[in-house]
Amino acid sequence: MTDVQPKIAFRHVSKIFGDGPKAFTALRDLTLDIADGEIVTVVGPSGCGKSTAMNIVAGLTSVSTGECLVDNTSVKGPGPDRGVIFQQYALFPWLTVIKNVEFGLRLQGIAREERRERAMHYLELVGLKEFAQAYPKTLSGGMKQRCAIARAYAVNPSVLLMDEPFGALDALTRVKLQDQLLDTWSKDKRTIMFITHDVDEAVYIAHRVVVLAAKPGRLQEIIDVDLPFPRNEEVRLSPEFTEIRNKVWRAVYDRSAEAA
Ligand SMILES: Nc1ncnc2c1ncn2[C@@H]1O[C@H](COP(=O)(O)OP(=O)(O)OP(=O)(O)O)[C@@H](O)[C@H]1O
Repeated sequence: MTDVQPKIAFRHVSKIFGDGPKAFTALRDLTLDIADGEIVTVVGPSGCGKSTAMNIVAGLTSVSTGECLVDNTSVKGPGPDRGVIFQQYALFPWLTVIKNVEFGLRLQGIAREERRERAMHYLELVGLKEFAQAYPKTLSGGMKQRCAIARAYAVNPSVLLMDEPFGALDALTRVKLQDQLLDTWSKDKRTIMFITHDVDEAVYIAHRVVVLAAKPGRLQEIIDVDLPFPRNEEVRLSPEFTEIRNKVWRAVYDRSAEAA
């Protein structure tokens, strides 16, 4: 097998906030490769450095030592090749759904007609075409987050960074959005790094689950999710799913008990 260049590479990445006696190691010596088109979920106890790791890929936080590479290029700041989706929908309330999706395209100087076309394409992909002219306040939480996903996709990043994107939603909506995300991904395969506190969610959507440990934040274990795609209810209820979920659960919670 040939060595394929990873899409995202953490090379001995450490992050220390502050200095002197107040210095705090949020992440210690993280080495991890994420392949092109792969979905990797990141779980771990509160404060283990999940958001720090993601912000480093996004270019929002610098590394203290080591290096983070995207497409073999050292990350120096944010860029259009990486789209970020946070828990808060961050839609502009004064713009319609389609104008929200078009926003990044407008910043890129893309002409009106192409903007419309691309925005509609991604709204269709997330099942929101009928709501193109609606304002965010008229949408449910799940629809808002689908709109945020369409907006992130529209500017065509090759990497999607998602920090607890479904964290504020009820359990049923979450499950639906997980299916929706996988459906969108299957039609248009981007590399996804997805942070969650929900172990079931972490297993259901991922090729691999990265478990971080806290104090200091570091890699604890990487668990392969050897379940077939497309994922569906049958997969979710299978004994294989339960087995992997239990494995992730143990990796996360044995450690948090130790750290507490
Ligand atoms: N700008 C900062 N200055 C100082 N400390 C910080 C800063 N950002 C994060 N930290 C600390 O670094 C540690 C890791 O934070 P991070 O947000 O990455 O953890 P997390 O795993 O995403 O946590 P959670 O699950 O609670 O969101 C935490 O203890 C946090 O308080």
